[in-house]
Amino acid sequence: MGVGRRMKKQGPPAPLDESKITILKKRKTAESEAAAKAVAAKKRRRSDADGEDVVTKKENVKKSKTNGNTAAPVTKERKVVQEKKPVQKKKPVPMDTDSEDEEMEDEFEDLDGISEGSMDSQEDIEGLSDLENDTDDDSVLDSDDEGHPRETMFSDDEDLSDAEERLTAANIEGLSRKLDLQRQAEEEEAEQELQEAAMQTNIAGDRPDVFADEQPAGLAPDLQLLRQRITDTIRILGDLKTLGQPDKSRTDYIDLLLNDICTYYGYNRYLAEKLFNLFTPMEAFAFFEANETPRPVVIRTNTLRTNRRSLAQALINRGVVLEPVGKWSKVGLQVFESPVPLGATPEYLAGHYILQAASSFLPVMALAPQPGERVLDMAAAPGGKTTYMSALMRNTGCVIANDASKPRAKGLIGNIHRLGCKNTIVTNMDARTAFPKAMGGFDRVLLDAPCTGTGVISKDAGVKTSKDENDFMRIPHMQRQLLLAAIDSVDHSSKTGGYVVYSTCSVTVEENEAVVQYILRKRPNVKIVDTGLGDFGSPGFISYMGKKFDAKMALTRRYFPHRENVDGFYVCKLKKTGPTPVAKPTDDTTSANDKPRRRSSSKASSTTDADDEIIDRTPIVDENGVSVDFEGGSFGPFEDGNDDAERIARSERNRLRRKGLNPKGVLNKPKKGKEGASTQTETASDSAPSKEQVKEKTAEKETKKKPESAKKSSNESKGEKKTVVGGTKSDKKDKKSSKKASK
Ligand SMILES: C[S@@+](CC[C@H](N)C(=O)[O-])C[C@H]1O[C@@H](n2cnc3c(N)ncnc32)[C@H](O)[C@@H]1O
Repeated sequence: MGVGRRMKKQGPPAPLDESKITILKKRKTAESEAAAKAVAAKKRRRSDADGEDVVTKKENVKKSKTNGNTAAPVTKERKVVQEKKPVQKKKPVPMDTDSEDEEMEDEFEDLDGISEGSMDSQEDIEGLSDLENDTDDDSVLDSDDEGHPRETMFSDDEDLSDAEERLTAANIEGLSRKLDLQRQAEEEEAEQELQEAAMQTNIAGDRPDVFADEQPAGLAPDLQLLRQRITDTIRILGDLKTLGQPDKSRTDYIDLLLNDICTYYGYNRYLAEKLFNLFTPMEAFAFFEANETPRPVVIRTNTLRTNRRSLAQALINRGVVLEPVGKWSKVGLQVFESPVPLGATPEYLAGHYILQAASSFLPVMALAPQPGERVLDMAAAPGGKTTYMSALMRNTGCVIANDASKPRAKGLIGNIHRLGCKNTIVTNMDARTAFPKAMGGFDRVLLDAPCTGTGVISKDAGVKTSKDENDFMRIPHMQRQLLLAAIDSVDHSSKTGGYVVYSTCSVTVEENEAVVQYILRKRPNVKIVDTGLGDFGSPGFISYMGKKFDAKMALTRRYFPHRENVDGFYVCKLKKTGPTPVAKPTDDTTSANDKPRRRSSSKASSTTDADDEIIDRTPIVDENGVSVDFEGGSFGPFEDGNDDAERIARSERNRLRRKGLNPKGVLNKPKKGKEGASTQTETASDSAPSKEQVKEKTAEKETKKKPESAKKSSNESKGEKKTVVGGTKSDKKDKKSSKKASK
């Protein structure tokens, strides 16, 4: 049965529905209460009826049935009991796999197909069929189970009439309580919907003056009023003509709204504006709201050690309430409730699972590493994705798991050991320079890039205040360098692969589409391909704030906390269609396995572009053999390495100004020593900003002599730098060179 489905392409992941958690919790409480009462009533009855002739009792019941008399009022639940099929063996481990749960069984079966030796034996298959009949417990709930009768209220080894008998006052009370709870949950949901609808459609007769209720300065803001004003302003922005004050413009309203968002949610103005600009005002509000609540807890089954069914059973035995994360994943389990810390169970310690956000599955699924391949995970710590890749490759082939941060690489090693990944080698290098120099010719490369983390604000609220303009210059620049290295490390002629997946847990365009666009421009030998992740999520932007991106950018996927209830994420899959452009002999960034087609030197030098790259302009053809024009078409003008330098310099000047320093005084200070030393960490094509790094260090030195406030922000920026890049050798080199420079 499962074979056909096993071959089926993985469908789009269904959104994780948190409303279900509330309903499930309430349902569980009601059911356990009812079940407890039923058991107590049963015990009482049994002791009363001791010695009584059971056959007579059943006959009596039958008689009363044929007479049309019933002992208890016929409720919906009672009908369910009457229709219930008898003779089902009670299983020690409770799993709800009602016949309507066929989908879930298929998932388990499918999973078994990919897990090592987990379900090969006939015994195991029989175990599965036993499971199919098991209706005793619903701790593992299929997402489709809503609205299905809960037959499992009663034990299965009883026949129809026994079940009927057990409709005592005790369990009827339990059942009606359950219904009440369900109704209450539905009412709450409806109420919430009404409120939302009112927000969208409330057309007040007058024009609310949101500017009137300014709060006195110096006082703590009244959060309720602030929230009200936020929703009012959003409503006004939805129909400015009718609701707006005649003397106020859209900009005035947006300005007020952004200030209120900053105060209410605690963002710095720069970040609030950046995030706000991604959405309509109404959706931006939903996004900011979603960042205030945690995402569902998800664990990934490590199929190198177990299978999902066994893991689910083991955890259910410990009292964990969980269900499969959705049809899109055969290894994910969403955890609703756990009486035990999930990071300390024996199953966790034995490496049967890893705590991993649902959206973190997606880049690996998009990369789809195959058994036997050579795969690179460029920025791998703490290893959630590395270990998933290793499992998909069934511990065959080779995964190079690299991370620039030594302490983080140690955590990565820990996870690799715990999860039993034997095909993985850990390296601790700056991926910008190490690859493909040290190693190249990979079948696939994953670059889960260091980022500003704007997709995971619910996990790290520090992002709200710590990320500023400077970060949005520095980090995208590093992402570009890393992605160039990723592409150059892939073997375009790989029989099975030739793919790069680029992902970030950030939602900003600068770190996502803009990085990919830059790469398309620098590397005409790559093209965007479908991620294979279906319709889940939203397409990447093809234009943003006046900038046009490649039309294929729509094939990249964006995920948002408020839309899919997962961490904000971006996934782009690239296919390398030809050899890496040849760099100058001094910039030997091409791998041995990726033999480039060099142009004649005279011609090459004439085509040298601003950052000294020699581009192999051999036409790249698409799958239909048609030459692809990377230069023209829908490509809008876009910044290159030099633009970066300019933007970074501008942001640096702004940063210094904010600290009360004169940028001219600081940045134009004559420097001794070799500035270029810091470029050791960068490719020749992207060396320009290294000067800025030197300047930054110099500026930081300057600020040490300045007042405390200036020192503080300087230290902050140092700290962030540490977090993002880690204590790499190249960092040390940078520090040395900047020391020299500032001397
Ligand atoms: C988003 S995290 C990676 C998470 C990881 N892929 C996972 O799923 O567990 C980014 C990582 O990039 C590392 N990193 C930062 N700069 C790097 C560089 N230049 N080269 C390699 N790794 C770097 C950071 O230390 C950090 O661990």
